[in-house]
Amino acid sequence: MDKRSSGVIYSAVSTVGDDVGNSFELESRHTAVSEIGIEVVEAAVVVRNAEKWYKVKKPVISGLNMTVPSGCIYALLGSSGCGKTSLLSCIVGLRNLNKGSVWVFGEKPGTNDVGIPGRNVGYMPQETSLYDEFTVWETLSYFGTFSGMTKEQVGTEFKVLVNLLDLPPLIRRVGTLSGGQRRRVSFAAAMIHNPQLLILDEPTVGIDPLLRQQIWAYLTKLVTRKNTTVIITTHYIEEARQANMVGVMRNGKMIAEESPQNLIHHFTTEENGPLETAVLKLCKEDAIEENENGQGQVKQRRRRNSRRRVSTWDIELDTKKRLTVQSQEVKMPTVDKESDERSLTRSWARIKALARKNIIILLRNYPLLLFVILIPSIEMIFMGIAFGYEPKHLKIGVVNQEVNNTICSNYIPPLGKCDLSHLSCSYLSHIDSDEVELERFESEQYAVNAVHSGKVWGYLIFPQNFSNDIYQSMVAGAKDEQLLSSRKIIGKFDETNKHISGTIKAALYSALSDFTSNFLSKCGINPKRKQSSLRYRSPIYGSDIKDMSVYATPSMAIGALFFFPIISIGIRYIDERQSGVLERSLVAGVRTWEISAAYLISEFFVLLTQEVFVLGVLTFIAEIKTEGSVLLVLGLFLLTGYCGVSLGFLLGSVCSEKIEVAILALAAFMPNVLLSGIFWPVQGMPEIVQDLVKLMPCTLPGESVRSIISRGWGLTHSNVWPGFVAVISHMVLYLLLTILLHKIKAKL
Ligand SMILES: Nc1ncnc2c1ncn2[C@@H]1O[C@H](COP(=O)(O)OP(=O)(O)OP(=O)(O)O)[C@@H](O)[C@H]1O
Repeated sequence: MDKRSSGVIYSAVSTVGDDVGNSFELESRHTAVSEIGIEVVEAAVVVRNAEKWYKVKKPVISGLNMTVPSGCIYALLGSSGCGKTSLLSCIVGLRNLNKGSVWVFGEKPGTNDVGIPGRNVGYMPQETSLYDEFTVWETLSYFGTFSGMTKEQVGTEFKVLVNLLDLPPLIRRVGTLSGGQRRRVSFAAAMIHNPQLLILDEPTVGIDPLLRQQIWAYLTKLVTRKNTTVIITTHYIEEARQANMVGVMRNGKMIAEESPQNLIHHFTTEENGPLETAVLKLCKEDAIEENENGQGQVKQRRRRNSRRRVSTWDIELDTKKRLTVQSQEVKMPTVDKESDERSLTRSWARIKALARKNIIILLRNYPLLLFVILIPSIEMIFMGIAFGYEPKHLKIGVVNQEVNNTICSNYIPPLGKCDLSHLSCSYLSHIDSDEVELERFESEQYAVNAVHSGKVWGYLIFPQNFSNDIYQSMVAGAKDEQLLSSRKIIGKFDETNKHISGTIKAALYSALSDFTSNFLSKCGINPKRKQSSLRYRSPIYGSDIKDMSVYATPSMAIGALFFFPIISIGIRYIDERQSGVLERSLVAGVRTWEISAAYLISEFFVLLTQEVFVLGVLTFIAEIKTEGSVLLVLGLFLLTGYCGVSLGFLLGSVCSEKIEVAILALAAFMPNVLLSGIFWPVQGMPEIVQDLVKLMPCTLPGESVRSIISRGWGLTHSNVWPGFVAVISHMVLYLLLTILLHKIKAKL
């Protein structure tokens, strides 16, 4: 008989007519025999008929039963991939079983304030799952906060753990620690709040033998002194001898639950032989059974089940949280309920810790900081400098059949004289050379060749008697049809770029208008007589400047402020998920909405910095004057950023890889930027498309921001408030979808 410090003692008794061999009796302070002769086991964790599968319906856990007596060390053994971690994740409430039941302290995880996930469980995942940017102290107080610990309480516990685990100095960054040191900090983080149930997934990997021994000794003390229940997985089978009970899993099934001594006793020839040999023999035996088929297999299984005293039949708890199967009753002790776990005060404390974590990570991760804060602003600077301005120095050819090109090149318009010679040169001199540059050609063929070779965008041809014809039609008032048509300047353009050809034509018309007024007034004719009957006065909103920057840059800012947070949050969220810290926090009692809320709080500072930068770029670099309320613009920018943050969450929850987030964000970026009226007015689209694009997140906010900046309209204007409503609706929709997705995932 082996007396372990846990106080749980298992001893073998003779078999009860079972050809497999043995039956065992559990004697402990958690095991008793009732008056009617039923064995009563006090169990902290009970799993019955468990089935778990992931995406494909091939179970990784199948028909599994498990009984973990309370106040003991339970070592869960099994080959890699047999489903240990999956089982543990269902016990801590990270995942749900597809079939069967789990009870922890008499409750299903996640129900009735059992504190699991939460304060009553400590979970050390297989990976170290810590934030590299945190110091050792920050790590421990981060996880301590989730359990409602004060800084002083964390400090006291730290003093205990630092000696036991030989923890590195408090101020060391986790990212600079060795693998073994990280594992020790991870271990400490799981134990800092003294949970009733401690779940350790391979805690001793990479830790030296001496420290391993210390850890086992500590666990044994913990179990004895505080009645903690410890479930530990390990691939070092021999160290499981120190456990009170060993559960052996194979292919998703529990094939034995015994004390290590009983396993050794029944599966090895030596009294104190290696546990590894016993486990190996047990697994081989199970494999042989599995290979048998038909009825025989079922019989064998039932025999084995009776040996393990685990039933595979449907079991439900009775009203007193007891479970009776054949000759065994499993009692489930209750633990202190965490009635305040869901209170707003506790939530707020967790949100603050999460938000602080986000800010620390950002501030200590310079490339991330650069990406999140500076890049959007730098890109907006480029936008402000370069985007939306009219094209300049566009080259066109001139074929002048009226005068020699050299004469036109040296032409100086005579001051104040009604000069009727070289009017083609006079017209050309009115063309703004900043907008349109002239290249002279001897013949039309040369000009055509220049267009074909891409040197010029088109050309103008002046007829031979251009000056005389102009004089005849404008001054002398000739009405001859042939004359009227012959006096025309002929223009031919490369129309593949409508913006360029449109700009050139506008410049040529403007020059013609100046030339006509100038010529007529010099020749004593009131220019108004020849002016078009359509007159434009100064604009109601905006200016006469032809640049598109006033139109495009504010809505481009909306696009940038929406898309950068998508990528930044999506990638950061996936990073947290992949590192396992997120799952760890969820086991510590954090809820999904609290993670979202913390991001919304910490991103406030990031978004505000971005917005102030962007507004500065619009005002001082793009020189766009805000006619309306600057606060309203900032408010819309902020909401747009938050909308991007929410979509980032959604993508971070949907995708499993960062590259997927980047691809999806890019896929969403193109239609949003191209169709939301930033580059092309929505009015230019078919009506049905106009209605559809208004549903996109940047369309109505883009219209709003233009209306505030360029027209000075307020929030109550029908062009402004829909932008705010749209952006808030999108944000709420994304957040709700994220929470829904997490709920669905938890059920998988
Ligand atoms: N999230 C998941 N999605 C799909 N399959 C998964 C997922 N997690 C685990 N699996 C699969 O389930 C099976 C059991 O994995 P699990 O991690 O539970 O095994 P394990 O016994 O803990 O292995 P190890 O000892 O190597 O940690 C494996 O085949 C694994 O690939």
